Amino acid sequence: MRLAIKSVKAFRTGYRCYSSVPETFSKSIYVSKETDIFTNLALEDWFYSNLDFTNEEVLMLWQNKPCVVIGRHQNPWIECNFAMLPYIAGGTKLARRNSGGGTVYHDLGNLNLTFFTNRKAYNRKRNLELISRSLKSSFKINSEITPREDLCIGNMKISGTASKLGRNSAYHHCTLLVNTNKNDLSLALKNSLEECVDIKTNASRSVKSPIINLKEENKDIQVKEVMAALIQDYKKTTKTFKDFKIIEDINEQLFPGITYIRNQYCSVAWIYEKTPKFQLWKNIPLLDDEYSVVKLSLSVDNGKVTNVELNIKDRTLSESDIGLKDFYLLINNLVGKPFSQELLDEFELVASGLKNSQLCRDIVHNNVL
Ligand SMILES: Nc1ncnc2c1ncn2[C@@H]1O[C@H](COP(=O)(O)OC(=O)CCCC[C@@H]2CCSS2)[C@@H](O)[C@H]1O
Repeated sequence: MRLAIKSVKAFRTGYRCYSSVPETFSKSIYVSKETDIFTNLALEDWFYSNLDFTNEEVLMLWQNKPCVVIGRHQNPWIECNFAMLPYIAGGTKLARRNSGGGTVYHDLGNLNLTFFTNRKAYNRKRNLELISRSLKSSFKINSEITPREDLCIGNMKISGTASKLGRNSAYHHCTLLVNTNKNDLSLALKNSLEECVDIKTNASRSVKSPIINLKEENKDIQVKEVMAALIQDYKKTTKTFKDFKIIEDINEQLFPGITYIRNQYCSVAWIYEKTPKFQLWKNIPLLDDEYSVVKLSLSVDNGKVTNVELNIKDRTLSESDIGLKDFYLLINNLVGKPFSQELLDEFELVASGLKNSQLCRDIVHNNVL
């Protein structure tokens, strides 16, 4: 039986596509030839929103050029080395996916698997067992599923998992490190923000783990062979299996509405403005008083600065406090601007200008304490 095509639900487009279903969508495995993260996320979303998994299961295999993929509820500035990304691996993209969970790094040495099922058949353990069995039988590699559903060799992670559950459909997607550049991975996931400021946020945080490539266990292994092994095992274990298809070209004719979905994934609104609100601050010691510090803090909501203020011992100093009028003129300048590396640099400049400054002397002198 073919998969029925529904309307595009992703990002609430209400777009309606096929009236009859092309042969293309009667397969069980799709291998995407595309290596652009935004197009692949759009394709994954398109499948999730448009195919009917009531009686069918689908596996999508995909790879990306260097990119960092954060979870739906994460803060990109905390999770990655955002100022350095353009210089890592010749340019590393930043993307936010639609599923929860932590941040991972992809390059062409990493394979992604998305298991689409109906909500009832959704089973992450079964999928991870399939991968683990496949690695064992084809490459003699022993791996184990941890309680948090990482796939590990010893205590080294080879696969991270996340998922999306809808009313009827669901997907479980995971990575598989075959031959990823580990230096690029660790540089890209380094948190540059926490090194210079303190942060308060409700955004979900990644769980850092030591990682290993399959290549380190079996030097002959390549992504292509891992794909072939997985396809074979999926075929054996999926009752409704019907062939696989390589998707060479992702276009509007085949996937109506996909350009719109991709544009959403690329948008500043999705990548940055969706970040849960956060506050960062710097503690600046006051002159001649080792016990007192001024706290310069900056609040960000919807990706934009909403407030900057100066606090001493839980008291907010305002523009009306003696000597602070000009200072507030300076910091209020930041309000309303999008949070960025440049803005952070500006904030740090203001903070370092405050240290040992006349303003600090005035604060002490004017008995603000
Ligand atoms: N590619 C890859 N594979 C496995 N583990 C990784 C990878 N990149 C980084 N890491 C390690 O995992 C933690 C984060 O672990 P954490 O458990 O916090 O997050 C995840 O695993 C999320 C997996 C998302 C999978 C999706 C599938 C398709 S699109 S992305 C990170 O700090 C590194 O230590």
